[in-house]
Amino acid sequence: MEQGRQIRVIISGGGTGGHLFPALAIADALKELEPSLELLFVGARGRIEMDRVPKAGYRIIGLDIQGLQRRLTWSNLLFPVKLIKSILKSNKIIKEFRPGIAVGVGGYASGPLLLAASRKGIPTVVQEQNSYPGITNKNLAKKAQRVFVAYEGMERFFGAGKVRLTGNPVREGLLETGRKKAEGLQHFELEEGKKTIFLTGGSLGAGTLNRSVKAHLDLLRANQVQVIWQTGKFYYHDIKKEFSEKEYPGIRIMEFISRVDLAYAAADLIIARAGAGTISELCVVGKPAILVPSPNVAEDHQTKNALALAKQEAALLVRDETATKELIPAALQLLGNTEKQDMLARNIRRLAKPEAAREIAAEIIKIAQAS
Ligand SMILES: CC(=O)N[C@H]1[C@@H](OP(=O)(O)OP(=O)(O)OC[C@H]2O[C@@H](n3ccc(=O)[nH]c3=O)[C@H](O)[C@@H]2O)O[C@H](CO)[C@@H](O)[C@@H]1O
Repeated sequence: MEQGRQIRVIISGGGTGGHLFPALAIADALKELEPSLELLFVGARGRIEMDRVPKAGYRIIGLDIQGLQRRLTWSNLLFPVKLIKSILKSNKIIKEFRPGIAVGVGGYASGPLLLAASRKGIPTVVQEQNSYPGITNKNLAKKAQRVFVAYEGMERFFGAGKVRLTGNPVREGLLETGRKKAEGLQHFELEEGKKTIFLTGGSLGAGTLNRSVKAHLDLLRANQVQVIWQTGKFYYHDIKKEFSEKEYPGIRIMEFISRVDLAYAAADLIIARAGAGTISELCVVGKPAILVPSPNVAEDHQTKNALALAKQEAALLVRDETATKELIPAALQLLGNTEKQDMLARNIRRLAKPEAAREIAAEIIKIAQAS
């Protein structure tokens, strides 16, 4: 591309927060580096991106695409039809928008869109958040010019030449949580001077984490510990019915937290699933954390994510099967041990890659300009 021509970028993917939020961080960094750049998102209809991307101020087009279910279902029979329709629609999007590059962040929509782009000779890049790649990204990476990763050793999946170890992009607001504790406590109407736990089950919530809190609410109250409890949308209404915040004054029950930066800021300790995005954010936030990896994800990748930290004493790990009994007692014990808290915080901070979004954005711009 000649200098001076406007750069046009498509970012495609989503499905869960773990794919979407890195995509938004890349978008913000692209706009910061090159304000005149034209950006279009392509997502899957009915998924989280269709709601969140416009709220973040970007345009999105939805494909009628879904994942394959592990069981034999009617919707699986429709899969090939939907895939072909999505590729045709992707062709049309590319013809009309004329991107200089297409970026895939994982999730259903990135498949057809990047496939269509590379067939038209448009450069593509992939961002892989996990320590173990999904099938979509593994296939797309074959044609991609770069694969941006967050874990060492990813060359074994993608080949050495195109892998760049940048870390996962995190949203700008998460880079300065250290200065926002008072604002965080105020936002959630919590008291200063009391210990606060932020418990998050990832973008969808986690049944195990919810059961663990339920089993120990009285213990938390007896210890005067405050909890920002993100339940996830599947569990929220039942939990709200069962427990009142009046009965447990320091407990904030929430379906999804938009200002997750303020939740991290308010917390003395974070309990979380081990999704790749959450982990990258925890490193940047730099506070003591307990991880409970989900056993229900492909190739058990959350356990691998969590072990990568636990081995470096950068976070504690509690197994899903023992969490209901052990998690909250372990959290209370850690809250009473400042020395261990300091060690965990120091070690997790060393793993932070706060420049990831900007590094990826700069490389995307370079490739688009050269195309
Ligand atoms: C069950 C499942 O398939 N999980 C996968 C999914 O997790 P999930 O979608 O939960 O993704 P992550 O843990 O990576 O990230 C969650 C993201 O949602 C945000 N957030 C979460 C809760 C909230 O109330 N508000 C909020 O903004 C977090 O700040 C973070 O940015 O994608 C990850 C990245 O590919 C994978 O590693 C996970 O294994």
